[in-house]
Amino acid sequence: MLEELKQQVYAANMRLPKLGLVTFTWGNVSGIDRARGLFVIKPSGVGYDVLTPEDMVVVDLKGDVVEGRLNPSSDTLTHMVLYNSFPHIGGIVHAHSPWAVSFAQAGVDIEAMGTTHADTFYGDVPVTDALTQEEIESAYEENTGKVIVKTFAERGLEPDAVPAVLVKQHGPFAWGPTAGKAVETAKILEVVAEMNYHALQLTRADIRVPQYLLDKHYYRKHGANAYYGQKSK
Ligand SMILES: O=C(CO)[C@@H](O)[C@@H](O)COP(=O)(O)O
Repeated sequence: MLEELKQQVYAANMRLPKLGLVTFTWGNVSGIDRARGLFVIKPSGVGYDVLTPEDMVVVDLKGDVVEGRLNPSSDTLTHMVLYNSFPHIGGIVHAHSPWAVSFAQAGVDIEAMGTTHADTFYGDVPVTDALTQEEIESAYEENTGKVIVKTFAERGLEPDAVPAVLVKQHGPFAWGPTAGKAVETAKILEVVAEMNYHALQLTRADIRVPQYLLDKHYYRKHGANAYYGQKSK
């Protein structure tokens, strides 16, 4: 079942080490088949050097494994909450990529400071509240998803416009229309986090981009009037 999606999710997972987004097994990618209500995710703790497409695990939107001989990622229920709450997304990445994790650990948003950021994220990438002790000691992974959803609701953020988040004291989750696109977003997030870190060393001024530059760069690539790249005339 879902052989093509398994191949896509496997290929997307294999890009994490190639793009320098993952150390050891500190990350995972999933992709969803919305028509079937099933998603495919990396198995937990399996090294990238031995991972195969057949190792991918199929999970339903209640979080139950429906196919696969291995345990799914320990973050599966976080992916499940995001798929249930953000109905447009088709793929999710979680990786302990060091620059994005640094902002998550510091509890600092990745502010929109330039056009590199505005090309992908329509505004700051938010950091969530820390999970409470009770949230951690009960349904931890599910509560991780819920704190992401709460952050987007409280800040009035659209998951399509800001396709990533930093879970405080933990790390980034990024998403997109497919697993492959989510990996690209995770890499962009990592690069932007590193750039922001360096910019913050150079000045204490407020160096957020003005709204009109954010608009210009985001809408060059998104929406009905996008004109970036080889659009047909
Ligand atoms: O967050 C963590 C560890 O802190 C996990 O995301 C990471 O180790 C990946 O776990 P899985 O191998 O996907 O179970």
